Amino acid sequence: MIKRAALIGLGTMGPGIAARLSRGGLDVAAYDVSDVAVERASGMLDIAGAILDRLDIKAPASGAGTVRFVRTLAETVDGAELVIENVPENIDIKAETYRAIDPLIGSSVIVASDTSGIPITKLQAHISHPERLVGMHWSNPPHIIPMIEVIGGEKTAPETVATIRDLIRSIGLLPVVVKKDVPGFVENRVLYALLREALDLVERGVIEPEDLDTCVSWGIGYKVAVIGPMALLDMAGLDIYKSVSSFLNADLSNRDDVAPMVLEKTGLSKFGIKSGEGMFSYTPEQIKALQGERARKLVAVRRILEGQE
Ligand SMILES: NC(=O)C1=CN([C@@H]2O[C@H](COP(=O)(O)OP(=O)(O)OC[C@H]3O[C@@H](n4cnc5c(N)ncnc54)[C@H](O)[C@@H]3O)[C@@H](O)[C@H]2O)C=CC1
Ligand SMILES: Cc1ncc(C(=O)O)c(C(=O)O)c1O
Repeated sequence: MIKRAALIGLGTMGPGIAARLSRGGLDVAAYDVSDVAVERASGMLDIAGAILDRLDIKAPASGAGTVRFVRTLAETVDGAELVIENVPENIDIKAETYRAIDPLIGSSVIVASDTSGIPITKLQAHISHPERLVGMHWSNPPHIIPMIEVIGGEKTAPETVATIRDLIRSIGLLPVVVKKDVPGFVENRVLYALLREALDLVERGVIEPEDLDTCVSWGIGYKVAVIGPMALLDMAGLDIYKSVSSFLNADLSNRDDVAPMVLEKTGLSKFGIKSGEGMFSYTPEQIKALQGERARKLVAVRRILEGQE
């Protein structure tokens, strides 16, 4: 079983991934090109650790599991059996990272990408042992959401997929193996179908952004956490779905470009919480309060869904 992991990229996802892996007993060497990101990540570890405590996720009795921040790629991958690439969602940056680690790692080391949806087959063109490259797609916030997608590309060895699936399971998380390397895999195909329609409804003035969130969170979201889409079809009745989808599907958004509202906001550097403004505006105090409140609620819901409370 894998015991030593290297984590490259400590932005939004990195600190939570490091915290969760180390709580699972892995020794993690963590690296980022940005000193600011390393500083922030080191502060986030304690916060993530406190949330893992509230989730009652215990470290192994042996006391194994550490996070060590290191300053070079060579130190990061030294002795690692698994390298998790968690750099920005840009194929050139990811390819450059694979080229940089290639001479530093042995042929038995697994390289897992946390890409949100770049096909693994495309990434495999940039590494010399493609059979050892696999998608390991965490969901944000990664120390709280237990599901991780595992995706093999055309050249990924079945044993590589099995090793990552077993590792995820062994540390108490929920692997879902995606059988075809489609863009966006499964989670983001479903999420982006929802987001495309949601943005379209707001852009067309059908609903205010706040009301859209109330509708989805308290209508669909709350329900789907308990009853997945396939089970929901059976609950509603396939006859109902047949009738509604026969007229509704043709009216749903099918735009194949980025929504104008998103282009406009990103053009003004309005990225959301990370810049203080996006769909909504946030003061630093509100961001802190929101993050705490969301973590508390996600922990409470997860404990209920797991039957712990
Ligand atoms: N943000 C999200 O909700 C999710 C993101 N992902 C995926 O995870 C990956 C990382 O995403 P985020 O954490 O959101 O990105 P981010 O942009 O917040 O962080 C990326 C980090 O990588 C660092 N970096 C850039 N080039 C580097 C290099 N050559 N070597 C080492 N570090 C480097 C940056 O300094 C930055 O700290 C992406 O592929 C993304 O699509 C997956 C699940 C959810
Ligand atoms: C907007 C958005 N995009 C991608 C992802 C991802 O899973 O890669 C997420 C997420 O919540 O994890 C997301 O919210």
